[in-house]
Amino acid sequence: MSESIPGPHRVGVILVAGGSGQRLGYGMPKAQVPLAGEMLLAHALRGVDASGVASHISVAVPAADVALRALCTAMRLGCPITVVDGGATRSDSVRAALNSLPGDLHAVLVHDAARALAPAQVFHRVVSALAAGAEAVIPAVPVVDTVKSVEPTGGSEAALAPFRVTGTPDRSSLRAVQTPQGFEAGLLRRAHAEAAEFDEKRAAAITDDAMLAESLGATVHVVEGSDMSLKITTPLDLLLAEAVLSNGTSMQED
Ligand SMILES: Nc1ccn([C@@H]2O[C@H](COP(=O)(O)OP(=O)(O)OP(=O)(O)O)[C@@H](O)[C@H]2O)c(=O)n1
Ligand SMILES: C[C@](O)(CO)[C@H](O)COP(=O)(O)O
Repeated sequence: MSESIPGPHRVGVILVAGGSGQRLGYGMPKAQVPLAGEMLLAHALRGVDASGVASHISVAVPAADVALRALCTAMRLGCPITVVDGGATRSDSVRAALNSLPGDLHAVLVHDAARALAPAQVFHRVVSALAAGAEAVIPAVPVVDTVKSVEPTGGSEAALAPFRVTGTPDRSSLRAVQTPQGFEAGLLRRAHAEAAEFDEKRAAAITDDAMLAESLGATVHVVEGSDMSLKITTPLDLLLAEAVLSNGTSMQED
């Protein structure tokens, strides 16, 4: 780890790249999709490496994906890397990667390969908060839209619209959550050991790792995220990421 980055000395970074990319619709795993002439995973891995926070990286790729494994092996990184087969859900992929990390880590960061342009400064903010004593830290940005809770209509009302509004939460108390999410290593291991026992319905409701820490009663602290950490989910997101890269502004704070 670089001298200039405050933080625990042994930080493992999990990069989850095991998804299929259905919403992107390229007919190939999202991590393989070309972005500025390289696979998306290459950008994500370089971003993690450039942050300088990782003492070990573990990447979860789709099972039996030869191309992504070869990419990971070929990349010159500043720390050791392990590649594992991902699972059926994001959480399963995180757990597989977590199990492959060394046992002596102080902290573990979990990062989406799909957030391939996350700037180093966000990694530093997460690691700094962990070093200052936080047990769980997530980056987030304010919500720009007004958010409503809804419920399905039904019967004759369904002809009007599929949903009706049930409430409008106070936007100032809401945040859109990103990755990398950082955890004291033991906490993340306990959280995922518990999640491994969830039934299918409960497992399907897990959308990030902080939820698991919250369910163990941990306090999850929030640091500033970045617009650059957008999750490349749809074709429009990919277009935006291409534009960001061609503009030469990636990996920096906006
Ligand atoms: N079984 C899974 C599912 C998701 N992911 C990873 O979790 C991150 C967030 O998932 P998302 O962006 O939703 O990716 P996909 O699951 O590939 O997208 P989709 O739902 O459109 O198929 C991605 O980096 C993805 O590769 C994973 O490692 N293993
Ligand atoms: C972890 C995450 O990126 C935080 O915003 C997000 O919850 C992943 O969700 P997805 O549905 O698996 O893309």
